[in-house]
Amino acid sequence: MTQPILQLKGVEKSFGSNQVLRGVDIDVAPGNSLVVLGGSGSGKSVMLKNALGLMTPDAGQILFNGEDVTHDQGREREAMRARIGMLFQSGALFDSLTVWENVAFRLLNAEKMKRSDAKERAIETLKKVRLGSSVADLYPAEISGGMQKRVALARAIITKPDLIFFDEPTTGLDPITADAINDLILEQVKALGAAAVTITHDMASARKVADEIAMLFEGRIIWRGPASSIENSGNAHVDQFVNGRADGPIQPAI
Ligand SMILES: Nc1ncnc2c1ncn2[C@@H]1O[C@H](COP(=O)(O)OP(=O)(O)OP(=O)(O)O)[C@@H](O)[C@H]1O
Repeated sequence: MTQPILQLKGVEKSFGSNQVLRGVDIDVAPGNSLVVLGGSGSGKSVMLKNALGLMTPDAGQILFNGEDVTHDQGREREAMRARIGMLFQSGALFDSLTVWENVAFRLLNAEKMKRSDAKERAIETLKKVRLGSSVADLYPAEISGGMQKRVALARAIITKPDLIFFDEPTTGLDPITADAINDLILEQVKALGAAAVTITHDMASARKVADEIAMLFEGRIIWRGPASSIENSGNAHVDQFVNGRADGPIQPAI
């Protein structure tokens, strides 16, 4: 078996008495696209933050290319981050920076690249997500939501990462723009040969971008399989989610 690029082993995380992750086991092979489904509040973002090292698990391990990075800090943590791209929910661009400064953020700050070189790389990367150089000097507030997602995608791919996390990449977009963003994500992830982990509750996105789908429920991965088998999972939780039914084993988050 190929060595997974990312592995979560028995990851647990609680906030006070709220046990959010209760032993998450999941792995992602290099170049593979995994989508993690889960209801609102099921802990998808918490799982992602633990995987990225933005939160430390209470128990369990995070392995990156087979190495235990659970408690890495400083330089070691930075070395892992340099290999990882991230597209946060809502794009999360810095309002006070221009589009190109957002895209080149890592190059300017972590890699201390010369501004003129970084700008050139940012403009090249913007082209990959079909944005012309005319947007480079605009501020995020001056461009549409769909364009902001493309800028966020450019920022996630500029360092040519081996692994990219996508947190609800199509939230807040109309279905047509969402589909175009999914197309771009697929195209760019394939071009890099990167692995992708996407968390979403949008089934249309999941079907489109996933090689494999996993379902997070009550703090554990309760089902995992090829994207093509999602309609015939034989799992009541997955079925309810795929068909968007309010009644079933998963309670609506209201
Ligand atoms: N920093 C934190 N401190 C305390 N509780 C937290 C923190 N982060 C998340 N939680 C709790 O963890 C639970 C899971 O939240 P999380 O954001 O991971 O859900 P999610 O599956 O991503 O939901 P959604 O799909 O709605 O974004 C929630 O009950 C939330 O209140």
